[in-house]
Amino acid sequence: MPALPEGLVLKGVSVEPRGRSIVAARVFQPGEIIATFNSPSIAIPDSPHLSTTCSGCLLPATPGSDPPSASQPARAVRACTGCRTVAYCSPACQRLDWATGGHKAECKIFKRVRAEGHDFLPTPVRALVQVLLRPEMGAAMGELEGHVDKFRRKSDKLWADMELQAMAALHYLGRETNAKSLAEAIEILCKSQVNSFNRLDEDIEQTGLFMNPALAMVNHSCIPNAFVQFVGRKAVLHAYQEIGKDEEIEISYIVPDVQKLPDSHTPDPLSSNESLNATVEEIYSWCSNPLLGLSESDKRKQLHRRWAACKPLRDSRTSAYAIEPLPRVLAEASIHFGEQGNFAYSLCISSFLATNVDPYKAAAPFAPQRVKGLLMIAKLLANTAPANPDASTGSSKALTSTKSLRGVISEALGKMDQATMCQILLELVVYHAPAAHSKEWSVFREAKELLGDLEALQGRETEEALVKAFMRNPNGAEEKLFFEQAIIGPLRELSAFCINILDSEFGS
Ligand SMILES: C[S@@+](CC[C@H](N)C(=O)[O-])C[C@H]1O[C@@H](n2cnc3c(N)ncnc32)[C@H](O)[C@@H]1O
Repeated sequence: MPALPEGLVLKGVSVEPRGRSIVAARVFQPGEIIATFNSPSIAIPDSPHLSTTCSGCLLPATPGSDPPSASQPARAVRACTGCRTVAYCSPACQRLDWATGGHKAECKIFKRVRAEGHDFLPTPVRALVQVLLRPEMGAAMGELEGHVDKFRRKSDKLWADMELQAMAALHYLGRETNAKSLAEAIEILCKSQVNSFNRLDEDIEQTGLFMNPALAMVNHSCIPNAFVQFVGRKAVLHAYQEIGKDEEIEISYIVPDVQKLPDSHTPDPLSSNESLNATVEEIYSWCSNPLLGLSESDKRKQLHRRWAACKPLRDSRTSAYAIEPLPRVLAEASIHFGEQGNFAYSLCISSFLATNVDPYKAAAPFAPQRVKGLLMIAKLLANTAPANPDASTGSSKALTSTKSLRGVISEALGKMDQATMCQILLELVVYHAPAAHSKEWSVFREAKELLGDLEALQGRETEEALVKAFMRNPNGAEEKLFFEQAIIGPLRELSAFCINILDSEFGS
């Protein structure tokens, strides 16, 4: 049995359908870290990222893909001198990977892979090689569920792929391929499929594989009470809501991409959710392709098409702004305006996402996408502050006088205390980021740094005292009123411009 961290108990036996489960030995509060899982484990980036990701800390190792900032200085890349395949951003990361990550054993395999003219091993084969090379990993995986027979019955193609992967691993390991070694390798591949996680990095949205035998005991629920975040080589299990003693801990194995609306009872087929669901499925995939890398004019064309394609969602009787791909289109539009230096438009769209979309997608205030959204608004506010007028709005006076949309937004912004709004948002990010992810999260570090800069400003003593009072006692009557007036009201005012912006820029 895998050893479980303190506070967790393994219940049940390995019998289908659910098998064993993990149960809380005490109460966990929302956002609280239930446990950290790191050893023994496998943590690798997907193969295409091998040369751009540090194999030690699993962060981008190419200075070009990781813009330097005060909190994250540029890092030089060092290829492993042995295999020249994996990258490191520091000698410390290299030592870490050799000590805990399995590269010490794997390095000679990569040399053979290179000698045969290949750049890397596919992720499942690399994971299999690591398990076969690391006795502690092999032993820990012994009692994991593999559903080998189910895989064999499921599809001939899947089974043939697994055989090929197993043969490739045995070949590069220099081990004999016979019925026994092949069966053993395939069993590990099956266990890896059932028990490993997609190691999605919250910051860089890079995927990979994470496998830890104890974490693998957590079962799935579509209404989970916990979630997993990946921090370097560790997986951190957080409570999503209060979890009682003896309650089973469950996470969602799936990230729901296409959400379905509940079936409507209305007989009118044009307004029924059935037709909306069909629309969502039809437009989802092409509306989800990132705009990164497209030319400015192609981005605009795409946003135009996507905004039009999302019309049925916008017009639906049940407000559907939180249904993908609409949030994605809004987020892309906000990024697009930010890139263009039109921070005011970007700010209005981000405010709309924070007030009308994100809370419906994730109820917990510490949901990572909500915390990231607040930081984005804080940074945009810093760019639209009166002392630093928005370049794209030109002369705000001239625009105000013609009452163009830009002028009206500029006028609204001129009446807001952006520094205080910014400070409240940064305080909230610093407060929620450890529950969303960790204090190692770049979002936490950046917010802390910006907050320090803001607090160093002279002449804001009263406002600062009000913000601090709110953070100390958010439920106090006066503090609530301050929060409503200083941030909620202004964000609602800015978000009210969002649809007009999209219609005027990308409408027909
Ligand atoms: C990662 S393992 C979880 C630990 C597993 N219960 C065990 O005893 O090894 C995933 C497997 O657990 C079972 N499982 C997990 N969540 C389940 C659920 N909600 N309903 C039914 N079976 C579930 C399925 O057999 C699945 O393939």
